[in-house]
Amino acid sequence: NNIAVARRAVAAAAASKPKPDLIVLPEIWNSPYAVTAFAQYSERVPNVRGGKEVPGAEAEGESITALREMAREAGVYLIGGSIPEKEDGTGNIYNTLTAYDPAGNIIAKHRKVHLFDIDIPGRQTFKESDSLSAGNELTTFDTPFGKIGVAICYDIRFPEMAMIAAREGAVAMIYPAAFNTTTGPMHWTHLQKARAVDNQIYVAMASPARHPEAAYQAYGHSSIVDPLGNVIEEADEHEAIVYADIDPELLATTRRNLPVTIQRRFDVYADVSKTAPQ
Ligand SMILES: NC(=O)CCC(=O)C(=O)O
Repeated sequence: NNIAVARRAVAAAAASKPKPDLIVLPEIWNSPYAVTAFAQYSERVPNVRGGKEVPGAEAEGESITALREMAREAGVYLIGGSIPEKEDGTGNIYNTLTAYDPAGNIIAKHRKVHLFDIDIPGRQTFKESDSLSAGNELTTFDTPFGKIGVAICYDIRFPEMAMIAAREGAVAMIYPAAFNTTTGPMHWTHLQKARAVDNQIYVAMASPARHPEAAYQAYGHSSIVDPLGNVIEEADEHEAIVYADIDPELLATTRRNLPVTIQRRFDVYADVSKTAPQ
């Protein structure tokens, strides 16, 4: 099943040399990406405040327990992609990402803020809001190799999220994602390059592989872009693991050579990253 596939992939990535510090899984990896499936595959996800788990009354879902074990067994930070989350009390379903430290503690939880509601006639129609609710918070977490910003798929189209994370000191913005065969070729790489160059950070997107029989044809193409906008590595539509280093020297050189971060003219335009999240 999907948990076994994810477990194997995390173990394989952790076994590579040099051993990675951080591993990322894709969007909605435990369920078909379909509005009619999210409720059935939804699980309880513990809440996180200030980087610490808040104990809940009910047991967590099996994917969450499995992700903890994957992080602990591999001894890595893990961004556990996203799964449909069922909220205690309200019964609302969210598209929710969790991140783990190498001891298996959840250190961040992000509910997709911008739901994927689009209609390109004859090409791609999807309406996450038919069964999902939107999150209301921006999410970063700290690691020994830098602050990491996270968001989910369609969130990448909203530049404010990456901008705010970068202004808070994030070295990378990481998006578990599942674009499709219409919008993927159109925008997948452009969006990563835009977020990377605007903010002088690394940007990564991790996608499920394409399944020929799935109703939603995922684009695949997991990739990582550096702060200059170069694609460091990109998969094709098949199952794959892509690797990259976060190079603090490249971050520093990029910001020194192109000092846009200290040339901003907030006297001419407002600093939108300082606008309080709604
Ligand atoms: N799962 C998603 O949010 C898909 C987003 C997408 O395909 C896009 O073009 O944006």
